[in-house]
Amino acid sequence: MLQVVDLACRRGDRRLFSALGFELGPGVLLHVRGRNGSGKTTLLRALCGLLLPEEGEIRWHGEDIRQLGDEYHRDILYFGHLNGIKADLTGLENLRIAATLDGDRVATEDLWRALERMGLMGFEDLPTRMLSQGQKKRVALARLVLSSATLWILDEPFTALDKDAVALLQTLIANHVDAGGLAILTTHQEVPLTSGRIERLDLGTEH
Ligand SMILES: Nc1ncnc2c1ncn2[C@@H]1O[C@H](COP(=O)(O)OP(=O)(O)OP(=O)(O)O)[C@@H](O)[C@H]1O
Repeated sequence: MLQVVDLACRRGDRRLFSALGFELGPGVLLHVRGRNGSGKTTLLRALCGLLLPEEGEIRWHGEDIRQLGDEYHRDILYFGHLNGIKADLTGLENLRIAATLDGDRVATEDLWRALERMGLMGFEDLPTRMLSQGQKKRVALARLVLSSATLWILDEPFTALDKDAVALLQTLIANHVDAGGLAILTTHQEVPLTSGRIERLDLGTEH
């Protein structure tokens, strides 16, 4: 269970949101919406513990995430704007490192299976700098196939993906949520989210 209590975040001299509160239980997908600059990425980074809120608290199973530290980080998977993949490494190497950093012990055949699921067979041995934008994103998203994290926090996961990859990602998210996982995502596209219970949070801008 994730609880956000009276949260306020500031970037530079602008307060992006305040008095933000919500709870998210198992099997729920939260779609965070708002125009460019409204603070969606800021909120997601705060939820990951990467950014200190100005006010308020984020609790995971009743405890402040700042107290939980690594215990919380083991339970979450964060997918940020920049994909987090290393250009000089192959898809396979990137995935191995990402899985290890996520604390998932995975066999090589599972890495292959994940890359295959993401439609990357034949490209797994190329340095990722030689892949297209969409293929890079597919490499990064292969983490989701392997992840054992309960809470997925996904910032614009659908951008740069073609129709097939969008459908695959929709399935991965729906399976995760339907199996009792939690997911929070932002997206500007009108991507139908197919999971059981979907909640929406709209961010505006404060001055
Ligand atoms: N490091 C920073 N220092 C100062 N201001 C920042 C910093 N990072 C972001 N901001 C500002 O905070 C505001 C919110 O940014 P954020 O990335 O959270 O928006 P967003 O809703 O995710 O936008 P988008 O839809 O364009 O991705 C923006 O006005 C941005 O300029």
